[in-house]
Amino acid sequence: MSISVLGAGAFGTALAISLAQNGPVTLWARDGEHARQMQATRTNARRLPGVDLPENVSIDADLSLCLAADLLLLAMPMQQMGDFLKTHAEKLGGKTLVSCSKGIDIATGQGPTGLIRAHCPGARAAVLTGPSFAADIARGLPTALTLACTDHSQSLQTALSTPNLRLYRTTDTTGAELGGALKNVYAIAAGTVIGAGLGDSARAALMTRGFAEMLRFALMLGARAETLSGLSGFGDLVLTCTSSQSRNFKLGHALGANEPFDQTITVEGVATAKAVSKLAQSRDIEMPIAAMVTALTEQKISVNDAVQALLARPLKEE
Ligand SMILES: NC(=O)C1=CN([C@@H]2O[C@H](COP(=O)(O)OP(=O)(O)OC[C@H]3O[C@@H](n4cnc5c(N)ncnc54)[C@H](OP(=O)(O)O)[C@@H]3O)[C@@H](O)[C@H]2O)C=CC1
Ligand SMILES: O=C(CO)COP(=O)(O)O
Repeated sequence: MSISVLGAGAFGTALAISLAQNGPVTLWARDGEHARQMQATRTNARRLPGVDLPENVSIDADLSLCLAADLLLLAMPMQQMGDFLKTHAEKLGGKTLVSCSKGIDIATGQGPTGLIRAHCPGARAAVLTGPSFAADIARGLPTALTLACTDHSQSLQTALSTPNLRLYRTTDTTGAELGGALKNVYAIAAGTVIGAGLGDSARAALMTRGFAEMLRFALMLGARAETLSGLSGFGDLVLTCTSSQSRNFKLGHALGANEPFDQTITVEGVATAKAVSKLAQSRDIEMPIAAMVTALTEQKISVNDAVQALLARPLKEE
């Protein structure tokens, strides 16, 4: 099965490196100069410095060549995916499209599979998600992910598993994509708690109540509870809320510590918090932590006021 990875960011590059253990992989960079640099240096200095690109990875800026592959991995920021699918809908029609992005599209309230269905109804949609930092995958460290596809495809699972990248499959695409999207919102909150010096106990409380929000929201949207308890939900929540490698955690930490943060860094949880809060409000789903993350990132509330507001909520059953 020929594979192209569309998006030469940290994650797309890491996946291409891992999949190159199975056979040739093409990595598409939208920027010709970036592609030339990677071809010349055999490394992605812009997005994943310090890791060599194996021979089996070829880099191309010509999208039409890359689209000839059987299997296309979408590895771009979530808020860019809708436009990408719309622009190239005709060529993506009969393909298997595996979204590797984590988030909810703010314009439509859809996750990746909803966008694929809307723009490329003839394509087969899958989701690859779970606890994994690009740098870990690229270095060949052991990683386990969830592969979600409604048709339960074992051949897809085999094609995307490598000796150190172990995939578990599910048909619950809704649960898998919502787990990956929502955990970023709570990683921002966890980072804020630690940055503000509120302690590990407060972080544990926040992660647990955040998980309750994730479950409540995802079940209302048709997900299965066991998916949220798996790698793509609980697993990724644990990773991103406890690691300073996470960009979402780092943004939260900067907010909590009142320090500057580089706005060019991809932090999916900011847009997703907004999208989730809007959806939760329209469906009457209680998501107080997500609402606070939205207000914090929009600078509508101070960290101290957000914490006080959460602590002052009426006492309730767990
Ligand atoms: N990094 C990680 O550890 C992980 C990331 N993910 C997910 O992967 C997705 C991508 O993140 P990541 O790779 O880290 O992000 P990066 O910030 O490293 O890179 C983003 C990449 O997307 C490209 N890009 C931006 N806009 C478009 C567009 N319109 N069309 C095509 N390509 C575009 C950028 O190109 P350019 O360089 O030209 O700007 C860049 O190469 C996110 O949803 C993230 O949550 C999932 C698991 C782990
Ligand atoms: O999704 C990730 C780990 O599973 C990467 O997290 P960040 O986007 O917060 O760096």
